[in-house]
Amino acid sequence: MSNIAVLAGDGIGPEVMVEAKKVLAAVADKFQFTLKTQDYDVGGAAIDIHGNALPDVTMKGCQAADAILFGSVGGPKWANLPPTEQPERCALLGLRGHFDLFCNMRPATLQPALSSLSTLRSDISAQGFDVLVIRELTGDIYFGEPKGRKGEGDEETGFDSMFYSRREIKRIAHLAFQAAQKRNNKVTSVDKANVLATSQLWRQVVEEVAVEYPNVTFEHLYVDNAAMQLVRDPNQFDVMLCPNLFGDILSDICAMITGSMGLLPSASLNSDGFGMYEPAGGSAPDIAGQGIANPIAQILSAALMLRYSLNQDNAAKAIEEAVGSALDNGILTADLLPAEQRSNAKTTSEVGDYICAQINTANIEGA
Ligand SMILES: NC(=O)c1ccc[n+]([C@@H]2O[C@H](COP(=O)([O-])OP(=O)(O)OC[C@H]3O[C@@H](n4cnc5c(N)ncnc54)[C@H](O)[C@@H]3O)[C@@H](O)[C@H]2O)c1
Ligand SMILES: CC(C)[C@H](C(=O)O)[C@@H](O)C(=O)O
Ligand SMILES: [Mg+2]
Repeated sequence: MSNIAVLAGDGIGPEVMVEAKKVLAAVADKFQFTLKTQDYDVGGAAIDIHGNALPDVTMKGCQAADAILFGSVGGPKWANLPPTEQPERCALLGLRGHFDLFCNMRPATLQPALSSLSTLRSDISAQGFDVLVIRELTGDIYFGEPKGRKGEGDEETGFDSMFYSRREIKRIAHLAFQAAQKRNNKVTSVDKANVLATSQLWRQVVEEVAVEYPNVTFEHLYVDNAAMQLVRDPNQFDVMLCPNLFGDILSDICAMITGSMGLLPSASLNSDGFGMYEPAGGSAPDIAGQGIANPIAQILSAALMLRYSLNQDNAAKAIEEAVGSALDNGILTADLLPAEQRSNAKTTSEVGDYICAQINTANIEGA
């Protein structure tokens, strides 16, 4: 039996998590395995109850679990707290740092047949899009010290430190090349080596690692060019290897190329294979509480959890196929529809129900 710590968090987090749990129950039933999920408070919701975005009981629950399924944290109510107490820094970065979840994978796929979902022009999106962003997640300017503020008046300064060690770059670069070998054999490494010392080291180390993978096509791009190329010709990419900050930004672009922030899942893994799984998007305060959020990123994150942490690849595939069928058949939340068609949008729970029904009725190998 597998134990999952479920941390739904804030805003749309709890709404989309209900659907992911329904889908997990559907595949567990279909494929005859047992999953025990246990809910824990996290983020702003935990601040309101426990006075802390990452309470001890939540951390202990995560430590005892086989994997963490995470929703999203943060929102205007907690945005003015001291930085170290904010939900994003304390809970999300706290968990990533504590478990050393250095490898963040964000697979963004747009089937040519679904090109109308993309926010790119149809002649560009119709070529399809299939990119795996491999984002280093525990280094860079996110975790570098010192960071803070000092001084007063016009002389007050805010400062962050950007660091990368050779060890950190090497381990993520190897994973990117290995991932490319299982895909389309191309790695694009993203940096800002024309300005940043960290990026100069990044470029040098990635080049050294690339030599060990002679069959993988390899290139460097500066991050500004990478952002431009993604919207100019997204189909040219396979694996995009990114430092923490650039990967954060480029993965949001990838999400929109596939249609919505609400579609992009992620897996964050450490070197022991322990993982936390979460949508790439956030708590979406602008739509929270209305039952209209897209649950697919959360559901696909649960599928990644089944694949990478629970060794249930068939169940993961069944979820991915059911999601594909929802998109194919126009079972779409409002974020995937043009303004004039939003009155036909499905609700969060209608999309979740459709995906569960597809799983229940599918004739699936291994089930
Ligand atoms: N993993 C996380 O917990 C995480 C990730 C990103 C942002 N955040 C936090 O979330 C809060 C809001 O941040 P933001 O507004 O910059 O980014 P966001 O990703 O929450 O929202 C950006 C836009 O995308 C839309 N969107 C996102 N997810 C969606 C979904 N599932 N369905 C439909 N639309 C969706 C939102 O409605 C909004 O218009 C902030 O506090 C931020 O720090 C948390
Ligand atoms: C909320 C924030 C700290 C987080 C990040 O920047 O990593 C988010 O944007 C993400 O993409 O997971
Ligand atoms: Mg982000």
